[in-house]
Amino acid sequence: MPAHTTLSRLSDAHCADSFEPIDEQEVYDARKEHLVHEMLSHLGEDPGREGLKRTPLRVAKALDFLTSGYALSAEEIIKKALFEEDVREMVIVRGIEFYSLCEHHMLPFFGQAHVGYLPNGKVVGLSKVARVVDVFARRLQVQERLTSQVADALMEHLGAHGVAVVMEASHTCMMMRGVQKQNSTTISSAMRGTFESDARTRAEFMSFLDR
Ligand SMILES: Nc1nc2c(ncn2[C@@H]2O[C@H](COP(=O)(O)OP(=O)(O)OP(=O)(O)O)[C@@H](O)[C@H]2O)c(=O)[nH]1
Ligand SMILES: [Zn+2]
Repeated sequence: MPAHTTLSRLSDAHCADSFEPIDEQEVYDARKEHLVHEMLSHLGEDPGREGLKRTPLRVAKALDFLTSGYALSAEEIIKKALFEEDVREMVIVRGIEFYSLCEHHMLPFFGQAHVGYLPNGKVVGLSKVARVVDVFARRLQVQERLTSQVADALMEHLGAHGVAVVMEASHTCMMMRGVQKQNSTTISSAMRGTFESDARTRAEFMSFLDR
């Protein structure tokens, strides 16, 4: 997260429009705010009108949150909550909601992730599975890469026999613009280890998702 910055940094932004933050104390990330201010102008808006005055600041904060996954490490998250347990059966965390941004339009796509793994002497704290989904969702993404990254991170750091990830999402870039299809959803999957090599394991995982 960028620290609060001083007004002097505003001069670095090389922007033709004048950007006057309402309150120096409120400057959060001068460069980002400046860019949003300029974009508002280019959209034909008046960035100085009451409702938009704090919008550059709000957008800068929102974008930082929505891309906060870049600064997080799945390994760190998983390592903190790995427990030795002699469990051999499949563990599934399903219906993990996620929000991401498509890298083509920077518009949201959102839906649910279903994650399964086959423990190999260790189990992970369940909340960490959902946190790992967020680590990769809070970035600019395509759904297929997001799905693979979650599977690869869990496979690598859990030391599991196998990992399965299925994600189902609605893409607002297909809904609000472009082809404008409101009801299509996209399903992507990534199978690793036993889930990839053994059809019965894969089928068992899928059967739990149907319930
Ligand atoms: N495979 C994949 N495609 C995505 C994802 N998010 C958005 N897209 C697609 O990326 C494609 C970009 O295609 P382009 O032709 O370059 O962009 P565009 O002109 O805006 O395309 P339209 O959306 O068809 O108007 C579109 O088909 C989007 O639907 C994703 O997560 N995975
Ligand atoms: Zn898109």
